[in-house]
Amino acid sequence: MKAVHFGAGNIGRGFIGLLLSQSGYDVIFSDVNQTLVGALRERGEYTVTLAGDDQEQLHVTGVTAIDGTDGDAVAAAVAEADLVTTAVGVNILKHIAAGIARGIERRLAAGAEPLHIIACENAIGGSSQLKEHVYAHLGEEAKAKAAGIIAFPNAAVDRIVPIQHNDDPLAVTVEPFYEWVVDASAMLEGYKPVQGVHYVNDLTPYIERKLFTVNTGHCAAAYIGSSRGYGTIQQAMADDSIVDDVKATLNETGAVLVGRYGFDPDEHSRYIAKIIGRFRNPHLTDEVARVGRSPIRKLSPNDRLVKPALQAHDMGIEPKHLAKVMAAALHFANPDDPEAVELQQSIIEKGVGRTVTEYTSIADGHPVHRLILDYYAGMTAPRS
Ligand SMILES: NC(=O)c1ccc[n+]([C@@H]2O[C@H](COP(=O)([O-])OP(=O)(O)OC[C@H]3O[C@@H](n4cnc5c(N)ncnc54)[C@H](O)[C@@H]3O)[C@@H](O)[C@H]2O)c1
Ligand SMILES: O=P(O)(O)OC[C@@H](O)[C@@H](O)[C@H](O)[C@H](O)CO
Repeated sequence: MKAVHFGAGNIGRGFIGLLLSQSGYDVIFSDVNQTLVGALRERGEYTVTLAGDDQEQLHVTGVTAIDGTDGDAVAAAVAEADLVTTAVGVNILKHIAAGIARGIERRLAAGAEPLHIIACENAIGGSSQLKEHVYAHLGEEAKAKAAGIIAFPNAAVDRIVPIQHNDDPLAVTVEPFYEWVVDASAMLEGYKPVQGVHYVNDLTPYIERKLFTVNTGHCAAAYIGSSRGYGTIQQAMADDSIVDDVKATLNETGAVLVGRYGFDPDEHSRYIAKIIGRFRNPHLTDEVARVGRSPIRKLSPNDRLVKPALQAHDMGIEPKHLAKVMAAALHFANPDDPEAVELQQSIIEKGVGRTVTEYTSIADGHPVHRLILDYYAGMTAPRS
């Protein structure tokens, strides 16, 4: 069995490629990073280290790579794949869509074997977004033929994998915990399960619980940590006042999640406690620059801050701590992060009020808009 996985980065090698390989797939990574592509082709294997007390090592074999900028190679790989997955970043999905569409056209011409295409990104409806991008490259006839044969099940993926600073470009250290949940209702009949994947008929509670707990809490630690001058999540989480902020933020999203999906409150509290323990993992060094990356994406209406804040407001809960995290995100100034640069420029040119409205879609005068501005005014810019 062959799997094509787009993105040989941290989650690609440290999580998705690992599980696919353990499930018996030969994994072909597609990436635009020529160092990674060259090393994967040359060596055909790499090592994943689990960041626990015993530093267990897992050897991933039977892997190779293609150059993601080589459209023919990408189309040929997709045409022959038994499974396609991605972990490139949700904003990159549009850039891989043309190659996937060409691969689908080749499959359809050759007799149309069924195919699942699963985006493993931190977003609600990642695979659905990818499908839209792919379909934009297909004609009406191909789209009609693809219906019922090419499926795009949505997924939620959870494993903390920091930016790697190893001499070996393929070595990757990951936290031991993982969770990969896939929407079974969108899988084609007779699908072969991937080992370690949890298939569920309603993904929404799973993706929202993950995004609005793991990722909301993570960016709370990153943005508030950054505003206090901390460089890593581990440093930020050693500051009790930041832990209090993270917990209070997760109590707001927790009230929303328990209210909307009927999660058991005690079980949800244990879920939060476990996540806070994961953020503190002493065997990892996770930079606030990574966890806070792309603040425009993180402040967008369907993401980890705005969506639960507005849901909380609608339920009569004042989302004070979510607003505080958003205010800290507006102070997140990283010259190496194009979205942070754009956000800071917008604040300078248009003011913070208009910037909030433009990027979050929260109207001027809305109580949550006012809360964000109040916190922003009371916060100092991060120490350099
Ligand atoms: N790192 C984590 O802890 C983690 C956990 C869960 C989910 N995620 C999600 O997984 C995705 C990837 O995150 P990451 O941390 O692995 O990032 P990363 O930057 O380490 O990996 C992304 C990879 O995609 C490659 N890429 C970029 N453009 C490409 C293209 N056009 N074609 C093929 N490859 C391309 C990059 O070269 C890079 O190797 C993101 O959506 C992220 O939110 C990350
Ligand atoms: O990948 P992002 O930028 O959406 O979010 C940064 C981190 O919160 C994220 O990568 C987590 O480490 C991960 O989602 C844990 O499962």
